Amino acid sequence: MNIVARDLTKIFHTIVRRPGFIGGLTSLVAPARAAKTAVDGVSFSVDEGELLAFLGPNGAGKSTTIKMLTGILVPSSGEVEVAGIAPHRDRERNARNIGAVFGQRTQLWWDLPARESLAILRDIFNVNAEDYRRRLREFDELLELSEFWDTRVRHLSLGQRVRCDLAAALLHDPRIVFLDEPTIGMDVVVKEQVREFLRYQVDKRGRTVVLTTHDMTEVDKLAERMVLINHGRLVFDGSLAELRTRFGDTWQVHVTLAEPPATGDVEVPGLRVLRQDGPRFVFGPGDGATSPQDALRRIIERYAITDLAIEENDLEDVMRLAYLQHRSDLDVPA
Ligand SMILES: Nc1ncnc2c1ncn2[C@@H]1O[C@H](COP(=O)(O)OP(=O)(O)OP(=O)(O)O)[C@@H](O)[C@H]1O
Repeated sequence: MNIVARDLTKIFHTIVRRPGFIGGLTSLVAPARAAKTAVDGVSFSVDEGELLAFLGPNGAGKSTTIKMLTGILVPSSGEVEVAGIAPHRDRERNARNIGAVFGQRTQLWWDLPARESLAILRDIFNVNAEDYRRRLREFDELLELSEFWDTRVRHLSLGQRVRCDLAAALLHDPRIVFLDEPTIGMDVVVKEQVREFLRYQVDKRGRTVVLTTHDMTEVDKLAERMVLINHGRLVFDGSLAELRTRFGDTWQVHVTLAEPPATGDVEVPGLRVLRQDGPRFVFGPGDGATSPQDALRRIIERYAITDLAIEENDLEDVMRLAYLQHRSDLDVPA
């Protein structure tokens, strides 16, 4: 097992500032403290050579978990092991085993050409000249870096910069790679190039990759397995097919209502409203409807419709269902 998290928990303690001038003064004298449990008893493991998608809605605790796995944050409780090392206890040894890319930040030197940053990292990680040349050639072939690697990092576009960051993260040949939203803000062509690069690193180089993303196409194309968290807790751990079976029946019904209620509140027994855009509604199976035909019958019993389409659930809808179900299990208000 390459990565193991057992009951991993992170609680942040923050000082809450009271509103207004008087509140501000009171906070100075008697600060009010709040505890936020960002990650709450999460357990999962990742095998060698596996690409795991680590998913969850905004604020679910993904980055906090990745930061514990990379040794940036110390867990409040629980255990974490990455290639046999507790990352926060042995940061230096851990750094040799892992590479990390945080899509929103860079580990390159802002004022240097990207290639000079890579040369500095080569020296830091003691990569020999032959390995350096060979790896740089491989990264260039897959990511077309030589087109822009003599440009200062501050002048690179986002897609160019992240591609250089990927090369920087893999320069010392780490067995494990953490990628926190690496393709955020990229155009479709560059996204595809980065995905192919990741596939290659897993299939041909045998690296273990943990990837967080909000892009479901990416998950569909790349991930063999996914771990879903919500409100810091584990919702699901398994394959895409298992996720669909467990959370998303394979259909949804799109209808346009002839006379949508002015309040916008539409309810059909046995169905769940997945999306709404003006008079257009997308229903998925709730507690009761057994098929799209059954769903349609239930809808037209209550509402007149002008348009209708039946569709298979896409991954995004399945995820939404998983989060909704988990939220109601936790009894968290919508
Ligand atoms: N340093 C911190 N101090 C206090 N609270 C924090 C801190 N870092 C994160 N949090 C809180 O912990 C929760 C989880 O945050 P985290 O960044 O891990 O979520 P995420 O799943 O990565 O979200 P996103 O998809 O938006 O990046 C959030 O409620 C966040 O506000």
